[in-house]
Amino acid sequence: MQYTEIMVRYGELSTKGKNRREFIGRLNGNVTKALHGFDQLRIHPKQDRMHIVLNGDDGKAVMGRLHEVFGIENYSPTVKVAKNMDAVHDMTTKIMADIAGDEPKTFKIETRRSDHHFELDTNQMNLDLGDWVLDHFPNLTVKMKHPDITLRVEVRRDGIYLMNQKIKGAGGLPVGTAGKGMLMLSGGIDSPVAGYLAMKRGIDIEMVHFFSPPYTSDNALNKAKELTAKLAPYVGKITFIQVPFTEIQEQVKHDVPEGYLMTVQRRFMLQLTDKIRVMRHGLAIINGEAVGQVASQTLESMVAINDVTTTPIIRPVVTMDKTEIIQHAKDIDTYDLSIMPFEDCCTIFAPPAPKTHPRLDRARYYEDRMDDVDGLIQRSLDGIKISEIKSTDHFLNTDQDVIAELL
Ligand SMILES: Nc1ncnc2c1ncn2[C@@H]1O[C@H](COP(=O)(O)OP(=O)(O)OP(=O)(O)O)[C@@H](O)[C@H]1O
Repeated sequence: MQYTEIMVRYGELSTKGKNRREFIGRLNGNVTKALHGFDQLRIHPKQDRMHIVLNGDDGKAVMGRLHEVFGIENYSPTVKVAKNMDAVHDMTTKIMADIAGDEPKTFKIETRRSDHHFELDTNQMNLDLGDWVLDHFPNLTVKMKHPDITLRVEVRRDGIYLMNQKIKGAGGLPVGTAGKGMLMLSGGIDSPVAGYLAMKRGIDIEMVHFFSPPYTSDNALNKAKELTAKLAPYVGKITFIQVPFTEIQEQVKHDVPEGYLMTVQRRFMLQLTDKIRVMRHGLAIINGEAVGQVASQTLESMVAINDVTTTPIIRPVVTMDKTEIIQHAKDIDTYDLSIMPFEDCCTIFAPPAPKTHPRLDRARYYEDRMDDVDGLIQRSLDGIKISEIKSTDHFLNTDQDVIAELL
């Protein structure tokens, strides 16, 4: 079927009252970015729908991209015909021939009319097309509730639009409508999922990744970049900020008792992320913590780490079971990458028995006792590197045989 447009229905957007215009504008920008490279199509964002007029561009390929844009509830590939019943009958036959098959099936016609001057009103159109289909497709019968096929017909001023599919979109809110947040991205399973969920709620994310050469390899850094590329289709491109953490980790290891190594390291990570957030004009920090998963994620641990900032910390996976997080990771295709066993900066300096219930006063005390905390933080900030990552970028050879050899 040669579709002429894709009709896009907005998600929660419709309920947002006075913010509506800003939301539609942002969605328009995001759709435009997602459809970059399709030169013929034109995007018309209207109050209640968005019309993507294809002008010959490939409808299937366009829908593939739309599928990753948050703020879209559903969309329908649509054919526009001239405003006369011969043209409507003709197209109805074509569409039905495409989908009816030979088995007995049920159908209904659902007409909407915004042009009230058209010769048939909504009811007459439903009856006329219903009869037409019954006459031409003997295996079809009418059913009003839950039919197998629903042919939607929209009579508008500039033409008549026919569609028979409503494809579920990504849902959520257009990325950017909720402002910007810094995602603390490790190479693990949880933080990419947290990033996806934050974007789904309209947060524009920038990645902050701590790495510790020579204790961590280029592969570990490239894995975090590759994960970023996996999340990029939802926004076009994502800023990746790599933060050198070696000196801090060595110093913490030297100065802090083993039980508090992890807590104090995490306090440094959070302080640095918060400073980067200010530099980048972010409003929040997002991480992949889930209550009780590991030693660093007990509530006591969160208290002792969170102490370094009052910035909102969003933890999208905080109450999920590991199995639920893994399912999300599989759905967004980050799982296979996440389980590649490259060393992470935290695991390398992880004590064998970190305190699962660290005390806040102790954590503060051990950190205060360290020399030149400000200098450590400043040198790390001086060493950050910022790059833009697109979905087409690759940083890692993901061929399993090659990986096996590297390990
Ligand atoms: N190297 C890192 N760079 C940036 N953020 C990190 C790094 N390591 C950990 N984090 C942040 O701290 C959170 C908790 O990390 P931790 O290793 O304790 O838990 P995790 O459950 O294994 O998380 P993940 O699966 O995301 O690695 C991570 O989800 C991430 O947001």
